[in-house]
Order: sequence, then C-alpha cells, then structure tokens
Amino acid sequence: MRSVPGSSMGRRLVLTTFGESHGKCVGAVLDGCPAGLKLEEGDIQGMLDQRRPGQSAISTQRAEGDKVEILSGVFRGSTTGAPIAMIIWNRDQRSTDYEELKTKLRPGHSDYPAMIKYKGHNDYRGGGRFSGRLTATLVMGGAIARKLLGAALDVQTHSYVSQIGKVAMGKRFTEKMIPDIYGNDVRCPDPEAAALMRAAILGARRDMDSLGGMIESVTTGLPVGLGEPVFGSLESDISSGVFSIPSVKGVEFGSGFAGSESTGSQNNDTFVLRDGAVQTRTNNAGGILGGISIGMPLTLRVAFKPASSIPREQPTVDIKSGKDAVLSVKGRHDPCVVPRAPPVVDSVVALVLADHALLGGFIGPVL
Ligand SMILES: Cc1cc2nc3c(=O)[nH]c(=O)nc-3n(C[C@H](O)[C@H](O)[C@H](O)COP(=O)(O)O)c2cc1C
Repeated sequence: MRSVPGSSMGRRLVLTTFGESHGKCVGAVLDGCPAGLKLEEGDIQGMLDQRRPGQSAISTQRAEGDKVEILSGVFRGSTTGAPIAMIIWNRDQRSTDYEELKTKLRPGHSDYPAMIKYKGHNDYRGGGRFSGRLTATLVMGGAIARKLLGAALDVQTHSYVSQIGKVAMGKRFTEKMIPDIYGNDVRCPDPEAAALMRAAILGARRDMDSLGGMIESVTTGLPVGLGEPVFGSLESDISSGVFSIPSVKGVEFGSGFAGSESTGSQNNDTFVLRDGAVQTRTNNAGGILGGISIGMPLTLRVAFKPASSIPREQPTVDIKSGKDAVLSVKGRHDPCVVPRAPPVVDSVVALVLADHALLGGFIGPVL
C-alpha cells in the first residue's frame, strides 16, 4: 500500500502528509475523494479535537489549538473531486527543550536512526517528522474517509481504549457503549475501568515514567468483498496503515494471538442464515477471510508501547563526547499516548477501507 518514498498511503484514495513537530505547520493532501461529499472544516475539526494535546492532566501540556484550514478541493460545501489540501499552523513550539537531544540519544525514540540515516539533516526538534504530532495529518485525511464511508455505504468505525498498562476494561464492548467512548479523558467506554486507568497514568507521571496500552477498533456495515488477493489483503493494508502510527508495536485481528492457542473447531466461525443473509455465529476472524471482508464487524486490537520520553534519568550515549551519559528527557510529553490515539486508529482504518471501497467499485467517482 505504501508508495515511495514513504509519506503517502493508498491507491485510489491517496493521503500525502507533510510537516514537522516544530516546523511551521503540519498538513495533508487527500487525492481521489469522490465529488459531491458534503464537507466543511467542522467535520475534520471534531475528530482533531479528540486527538488534540493539552486537554487534561493525563496528556502533554503542549497546548495546540489544532485549527484546520481546508485550502482546496471543496466548493459550495461539497468536495469537487480535486485534491483536498489541509493545514494546521504550529503555535506552541518550544524547541530549546530539544538541544540536549542533539548529542544525547533518547532511548526508545527515533532520534538515533534518523540522525544516522539522514546524516544529521533531519529536523530533530520534537522528533521532527517522527513526532506524535504528525498523527494530526492522519486524522485530517481519516475524518474525510470516515465521512465518505458513512455517506456512501453506512459504514461506521469506532475505536476505544481497552487497556492501559495492566489495567484492562472489565466489560465487553457493545454498540450501546459508543456514546461513552468520549465521556472521559481516557477514552475508555467503561467508566469504572477508565478511573483506574487514569489513576495508573497519573501514577506513572508522578514516578517520572510512562505507560502503554491497547486500543480496540470495530467497524460495522461493511459489505462482503472489500480487499484484494495476497498483497492487497485488507489485513495487509490495515496493518501497514496502523503500524504507521508512532508507538504501535502490535496488531491483531479477531481472536488474533489467542486464536493460535485454540483448535479449529473452537476458532472456526460457523455460518448461519439470518433473515436470508449469510452471517457467522461467532467472529473470531474479525470480519475478514482470505483478506476479504465477509460482512461481519471488522475487529482489531492495536498495542502501543509506553511513551519513550520520560523525565526519569536513564543511561545513554553522548555521541559528541563519545562517552556514556545520563539523560532525563525535558519538554512536554505524554505520560501515555494511548488516550489520544483512538481517532488516529479510526482514521487509518477508515482511510484503508475507503481506499478499498473505491478500488472495488463499491463507491464511484461522484456520490
Ligand atoms: C498521539 C501520539 C502522541 C505521542 N506523543 C509522544 C510524546 O509526547 N513523547 C514521546 O516520547 N513519544 C510520543 N509519541 C510516540 C513517538 O512519536 C514514537 O514513539 C517515536 O516516533 C518512535 O517511533 P516508534 O515508537 O513507532 O518506534 C506519541 C505517539 C502518538 C500516537
């Protein structure tokens, strides 16, 4: 799915992103969106606000307004079929926090490989191109893809936090819980679990440490037949997109890794006719067989590592002096990135599904 040299995704619906964490702006161009989709900045802003930093004690205190401007591709409130360019101006950079990181390698972050690969030409400020801030550009494109899927096919994608560190959600997710996802700042629709998760994040922050966690994504309303054989399978393309989110270290569909411990008779989803339609009794496949959607909900789980930038002192290397060193990362960082990431996962899933819907002829060039 990825096209050279790495800042674009998609075949029929192509998202290209640009910008750096402490540069002038971050932005995206979405090409291939059909004409006739009603679209205004508010449609994108709503999802960007769910990802925005500086909103509560459990996120970074970098306070960005993240106000999106649509520069092209929308006329009289509808998409025209031309590329949709979008931009957010960076306002709250504080690049002095990153001076020490020019020579002291930050454990767990991209600074070291980026410096070697680009021979020091990379913008290291705030992680530059590798920053979590760039996930705003995925959301710009994803918000449009999500709206397109809803308008054209009544396909709905929802993601929520199901685990922070070792604290997991106690309840099984149902559609009734969708309105509760954004009812708390952890983005977990189980309020009791959310309170425990919040306490765990604040505890990690007090300990000058960080936590990882898990996001689950559910998409309903998919027709049978999205996905191409072999390299264009839905699982291949969704995984590729999801692994493009910084901090993601694992993805599983349906019963996933646990399924490998069960037997065929336990894991098979047997077919049944419901109101004349073929369905499966269970959904261990996560809605995909042979890389192709089967009309059941698409379900996946995404594992996020703990944020690497922590104030706690850690041993490292100072490449200027060529000696061992100690680093305490300064600056405003997320003690846990997971609560900010559900809209990012929603975006990537929607972008891939909309791309496949266009590729398979489920959506035409004009709505
Ligand atoms: C929404 C979001 C916010 C993030 N914020 C931070 C942060 O404040 N500090 C940090 O060290 N990493 C943060 N990250 C993760 C880093 O960008 C990421 O770990 C780094 O680029 C290295 O990539 P990798 O973890 O995928 O190997 C964030 C990730 C996301 C998705």
